[in-house]
Amino acid sequence: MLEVKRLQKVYDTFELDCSFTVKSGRVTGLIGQNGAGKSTAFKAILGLIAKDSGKIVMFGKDIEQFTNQDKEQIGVALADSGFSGYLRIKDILPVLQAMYAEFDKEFFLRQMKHFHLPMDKKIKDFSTGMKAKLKVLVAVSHHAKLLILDEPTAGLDVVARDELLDILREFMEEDEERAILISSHISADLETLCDDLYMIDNGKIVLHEDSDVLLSDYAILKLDKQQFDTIDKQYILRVKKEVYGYRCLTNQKRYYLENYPEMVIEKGTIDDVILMMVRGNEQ
Ligand SMILES: Nc1ncnc2c1ncn2[C@@H]1O[C@H](COP(=O)(O)OP(=O)(O)OP(=O)(O)O)[C@@H](O)[C@H]1O
Repeated sequence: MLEVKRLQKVYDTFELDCSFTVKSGRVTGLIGQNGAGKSTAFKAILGLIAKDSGKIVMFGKDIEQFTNQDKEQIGVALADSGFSGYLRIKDILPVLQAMYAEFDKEFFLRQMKHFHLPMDKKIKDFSTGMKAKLKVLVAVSHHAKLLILDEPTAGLDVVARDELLDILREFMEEDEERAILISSHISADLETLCDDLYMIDNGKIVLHEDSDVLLSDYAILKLDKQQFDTIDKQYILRVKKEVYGYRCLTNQKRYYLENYPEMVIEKGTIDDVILMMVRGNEQ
């Protein structure tokens, strides 16, 4: 559904150079710390900033050839976008109807009611959670094929985050051809939603893995010096020196559980994996 190949964008001290794929029927997450390049990648995909090089193919077509009709197939919520705070939902409704041929007014109004979003209150007086839900509900209200959501869960409490993820799950359940590209710097926000995860660090993709594989096969080994010296290191991806010895990241948890039952092997969280990929050393 979306293929990003060697997308490059250079700012003074920052260089984005990434490739990734969003498949139809799947939710793909881009996880990275502040400043890793997530928003830059999203803006370049949407043509909001000029890329230096690379190829972006969406729905089988180069985005440089995109028509307004093609653009209507995308639902977008960006980190620094939103409606003017002086507008009310009742003011933006006609704008949305004019913008999207497929805008589903009944669905949108139902959702406003369901999430208690008032039609005649200025958006500037909405809470962070209300603004976030409004942005995502706008993105899902015109039968898009692909959603591109940059940090939609930023600043939300657990309940608001869960409600927002439910909107996205529903969007996916309605049509198995749909797809979502979503970013966050908090991996826990995405691990229950995403099928595929890409980790981005300093403009580069450092890891791509199926979320189930990440949760089932990756682990952290905590080894003293003697264990570290003798262990088979063929499935060790990263190593970090610690006070007690070495912390190692593997993507073959079972191999070490079976062959080294005496060792401390912890189920790594996605944050552990990111930290090791970014701060650990290669073998
Ligand atoms: N217009 C710009 N001019 C110069 N540098 C920029 C510009 N936009 C972004 N950058 C730089 O590019 C890098 C990546 O920024 P980007 O906003 O893409 O990161 P991010 O992963 O979205 O971070 P965050 O989670 O904080 O939103 C940063 O070092 C940022 O300072």
